Amino acid sequence: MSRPLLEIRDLTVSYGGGSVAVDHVDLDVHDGEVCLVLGANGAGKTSLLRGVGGFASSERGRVRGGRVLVGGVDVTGLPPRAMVGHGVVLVPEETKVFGTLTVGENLRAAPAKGGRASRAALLEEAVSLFPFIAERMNLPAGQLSGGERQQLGIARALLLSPRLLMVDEASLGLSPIAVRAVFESLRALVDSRGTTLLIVEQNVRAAQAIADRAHVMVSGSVALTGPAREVLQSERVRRTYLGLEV
Ligand SMILES: Nc1ncnc2c1ncn2[C@@H]1O[C@H](COP(=O)(O)OP(=O)(O)OP(=O)(O)O)[C@@H](O)[C@H]1O
Repeated sequence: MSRPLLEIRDLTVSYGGGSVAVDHVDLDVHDGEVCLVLGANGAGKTSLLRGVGGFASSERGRVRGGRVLVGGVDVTGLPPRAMVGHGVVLVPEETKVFGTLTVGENLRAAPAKGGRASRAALLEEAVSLFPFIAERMNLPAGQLSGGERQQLGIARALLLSPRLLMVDEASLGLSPIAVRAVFESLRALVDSRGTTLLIVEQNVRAAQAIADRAHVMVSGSVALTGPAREVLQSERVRRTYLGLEV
């Protein structure tokens, strides 16, 4: 098998107070794959994505050990802006928007890859993948719900044309119909552009429709990993995350 697009090796992440959020994690993500990271609150899922995609200055977290490679290049500990240059974009759990600007203005103000022509094409593609955005282009972004903001965050991330898109909680705060629409958009993104996805998602039912591999985090470690269908069929996962009788 070819070398993974993303190689996480023995990664340890901790915060200011010294608490270890990610504890010696190994994880591979292959080109074109949709990888799902599951786990209870506080298991370390967000910290894992930050450990790869870079920490915002307010987060006080750091990579304390291990390595992150993208396309074989060591990118360990780089800030978000530098990660974009390596094709890695993180959509954090709470997308920040300019509330008084419209959705369209937010998109036009966002950084994009390449020149003006490239931006226009990327914007058109993002809008076509997320029809919700097209419907709300003239609405002030401050009026969007948390879930809708997240979709704007994903559309904005697409302007950077990522090879690896990481999304922290794409479905939080969305209605079941909107959740289905978001996952259909993400599937379309993978199918049309071959974008690789690493997603943290609590809505396992929705995510299982698109995930190829799944990793379950417990207390900072990856406790279970494998093909999504197998992991999501496991007794422990069904009981804990799907609330199903086994
Ligand atoms: N900015 C921060 N400063 C200090 N500790 C933090 C910070 N962010 C997370 N932590 C701690 O790191 C550990 C892992 O948190 P993390 O948010 O990565 O887990 P999670 O699995 O994403 O949880 P959730 O599903 O609730 O978002 C927790 O103990 C949490 O309290």
